[in-house]
Amino acid sequence: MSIISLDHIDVDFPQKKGQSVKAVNDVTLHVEKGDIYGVVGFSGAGKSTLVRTVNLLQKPTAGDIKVNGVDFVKDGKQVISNKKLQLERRKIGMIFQHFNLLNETTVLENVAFALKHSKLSDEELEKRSLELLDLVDLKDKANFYPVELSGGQQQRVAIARALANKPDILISDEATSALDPQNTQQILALLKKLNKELGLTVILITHEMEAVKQIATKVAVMENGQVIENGNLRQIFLHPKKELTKKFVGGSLETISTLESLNLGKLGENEAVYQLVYSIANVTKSIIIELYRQTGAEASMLYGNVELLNDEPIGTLVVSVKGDPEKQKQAREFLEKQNVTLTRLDEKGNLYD
Ligand SMILES: Nc1ncnc2c1ncn2[C@@H]1O[C@H](COP(=O)(O)OP(=O)(O)OP(=O)(O)O)[C@@H](O)[C@H]1O
Repeated sequence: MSIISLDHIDVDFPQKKGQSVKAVNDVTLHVEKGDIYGVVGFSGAGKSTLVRTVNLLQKPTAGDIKVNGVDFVKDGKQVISNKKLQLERRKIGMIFQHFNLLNETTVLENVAFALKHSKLSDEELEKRSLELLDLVDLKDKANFYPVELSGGQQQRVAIARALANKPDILISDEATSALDPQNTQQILALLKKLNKELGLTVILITHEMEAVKQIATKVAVMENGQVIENGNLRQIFLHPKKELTKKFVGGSLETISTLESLNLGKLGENEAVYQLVYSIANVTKSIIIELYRQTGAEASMLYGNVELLNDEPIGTLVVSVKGDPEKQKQAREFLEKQNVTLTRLDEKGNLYD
């Protein structure tokens, strides 16, 4: 059973003169317990609006929402009482780009604040808050003020606070977007650790595909309020269908900048450029050498890269294949039979049409 079920969600924002903006348009997304679900897309795609419906910080205009086995919304109508919703929300932690800490209080008090509704004694409250700070490796900073900490440390305090009520779900809304690469790494590693050790289900909203590649198990790509493609990260990475997905996940953004700088000029009919994306474990022979052996077509490498996709090495290779039209045809047939995702590109690295 899914821990989060969003079915046919619409979110309309009314505008002036009776018009409205459809920020989320008929989105269905199911998150399983233990997933780290990346939600990616450019700014304005509707990621935050969609994910804020999970705890009803944003009410949908239409659709069904069920979280942790409890119906929140049916046919666009809230079916959970506000009182019960308040309790259910405690099982859904949230962290944000700008940490949202209370700057006048210490790190310890920031964490304890999330437990103010509990009946813990002052002593127990301090003990529990210190345990939470220990979990994010910041016990020694308990009496510091947020401004005395680095951005990454402040985000860890925010994570400790978000975990105070032992949530099953953690929503991370661009939590690493304001951080430098090193702090980003630390936060991603921490989220992965919490997912593994506590069984925490994580929703990771981001426009940075790198973050998703590192820790997500599943990914949804959003554009214009819709999820245009979603599924297992590996599947989406190796076999992207939509153009935007190819741009986001297939290493194509780097390919494009490399090809642009190479300035190849218009390709003739005796030349074609291909991008090959593959799991290193599945491809043992050199594709370029085999291509030449079997078809006589010569390929030269324009770009090559190996990156880790949730710890699995994935290769991206861009080659230019030279040969007359008959050889080109044979080369294409050969490449299509390999265990690779083949995408034909134009001289600028965009999809060939
Ligand atoms: N409260 C609101 N009132 C009116 N329009 C809104 C409101 N909130 C969001 N929108 C619009 O809905 C669309 C989706 O916004 P949303 O913030 O969900 O996108 P996003 O993918 O999370 O992008 P970003 O990363 O920039 O936040 C945008 O066109 C935005 O302008």
